[in-house]
Amino acid sequence: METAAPSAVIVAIDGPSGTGKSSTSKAVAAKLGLRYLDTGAQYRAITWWMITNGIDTDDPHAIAVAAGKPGIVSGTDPAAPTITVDGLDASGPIRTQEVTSKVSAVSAVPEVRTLITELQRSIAASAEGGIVVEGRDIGTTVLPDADLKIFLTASPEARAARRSGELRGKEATDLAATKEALIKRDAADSGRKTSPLAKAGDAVEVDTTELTLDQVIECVVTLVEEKRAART
Ligand SMILES: Nc1ncnc2c1ncn2[C@@H]1O[C@H](COP(=O)(O)OP(=O)(O)O)[C@@H](O)[C@H]1O
Ligand SMILES: Nc1ccn([C@H]2C[C@H](O)[C@@H](COP(=O)(O)OP(=O)(O)O)O2)c(=O)n1
Repeated sequence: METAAPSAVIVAIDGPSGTGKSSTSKAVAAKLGLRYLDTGAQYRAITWWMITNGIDTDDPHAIAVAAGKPGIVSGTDPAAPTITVDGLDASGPIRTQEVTSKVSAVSAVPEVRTLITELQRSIAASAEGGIVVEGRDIGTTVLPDADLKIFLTASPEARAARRSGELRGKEATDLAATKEALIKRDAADSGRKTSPLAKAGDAVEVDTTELTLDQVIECVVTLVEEKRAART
């Protein structure tokens, strides 16, 4: 595995759904001039490809056999992140409830994780000025040598309220159903055998339940700046 330039800072942000990983990571990367990678979007993209290509997402063997077929490309500009599959813009379709309900099963397949993990490491290695990478297993598995690891948490109620606020108007949803779906997905992501959602031993845990998004961003920016200062 190649390594990024010595001055580059690599930040890993993990945590369950709705804790603020994407919003925080994008803003921190933009403020500090870093690249940004949404690894959940990559797992969503491969899930979308499986669905549109008629692969049974309840069949781990069929998923494993097909895993290498889609070409997934992530654009890492925090101001305009992109994701394409075989050259097609997948940013809209990967956010449907169908993909959301199937992504945990697809991302639990070891062959899928091996391929996507390699892709993530090569993107991080080529981000010369550094990168913020967010997901579920970044601090534990993908980038265990990251300069800074953050694990975001929030109460299930706060997370469901945030998600349901996002979905309103797009797809019919209610708070209780959103909370139930979110808890089910967290349990699947935490309970799988291969690189489950988990806090790395050396990660800083930030409970965002009572914090505004700006407060969380400020907290992470300060932690990155402290790391950078300690290295100079
Ligand atoms: N601290 C916060 N307080 C209130 N809303 C938040 C906070 N952090 C994130 N949000 C909102 O919650 C929703 C989910 O955030 P997101 O960053 O997508 O979480 P994740 O990537 O962890 O699933 C977004 O609409 C976002 O604006
Ligand atoms: N590093 C990662 C990132 C996401 N995943 C899987 C598990 C998650 O439920 C899905 C979707 O991730 P995503 O970050 O888009 O999820 P939410 O923003 O929380 O809805 O992908 C993973 O297994 N490993």
